[in-house]
Amino acid sequence: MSDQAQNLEALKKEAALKAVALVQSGQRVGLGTGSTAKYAIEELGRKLRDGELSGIVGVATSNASADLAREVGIPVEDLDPRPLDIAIDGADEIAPNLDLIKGLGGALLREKLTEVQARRLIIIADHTKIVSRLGEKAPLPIEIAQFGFLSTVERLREFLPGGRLRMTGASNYVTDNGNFIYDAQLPADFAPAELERRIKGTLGVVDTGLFLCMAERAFVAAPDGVQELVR
Ligand SMILES: O=C(CO)[C@H](O)[C@H](O)COP(=O)(O)O
Repeated sequence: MSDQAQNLEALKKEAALKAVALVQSGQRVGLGTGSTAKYAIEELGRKLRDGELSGIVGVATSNASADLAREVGIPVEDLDPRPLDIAIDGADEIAPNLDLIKGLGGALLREKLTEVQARRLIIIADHTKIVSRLGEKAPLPIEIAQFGFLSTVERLREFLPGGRLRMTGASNYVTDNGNFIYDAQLPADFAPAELERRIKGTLGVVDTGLFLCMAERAFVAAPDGVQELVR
């Protein structure tokens, strides 16, 4: 790993530790997905093992995070209608008002289902995820049903041209829910809530990686320290 990549990993971990410091014993915690969320899950496990926390239950946003949580000793339960006290997750883009793009790791649907039930959604990231407008750097992942996916993609391309179906090698990428993902290019100027409504109203779409008005705060690590952004 290059020095630069190593530094970025250290920053991601720093942000994760700040977020985990907010977790209290007895809480039900939404466990995010991705390389930054992984540090939070590992730290939660460490705190449980070292007796700094007790009685934590994790609700995982992907099979990978559930596996990791069990490995580090966090009891994992399925999502049910009870609220979660807190959820900690990474993001692909963070706008100034803490609206987010998520889902480059493919877990957007379970992330949204879980995090919408969290009293507090805490985002952890390194400084490269900060943007002045959503879509500046990352595509917007849109989860779509496999059945009729080419028709769904065509419907999406009518107002979001230039995107592409996510691939793993020669095959379509398949989410934990058995769906595909269309990575859309966002226009330079758009109203997020209106776009979200339009995409969700498109036949074949399951959900989008737009997480609007959901995050309470973000810990964003940069070389000169961790910044805490509050919505
Ligand atoms: O939304 C996600 C997965 O669906 C991740 O939170 C997002 O992709 C950030 O991942 P990383 O911390 O690895 O950059």
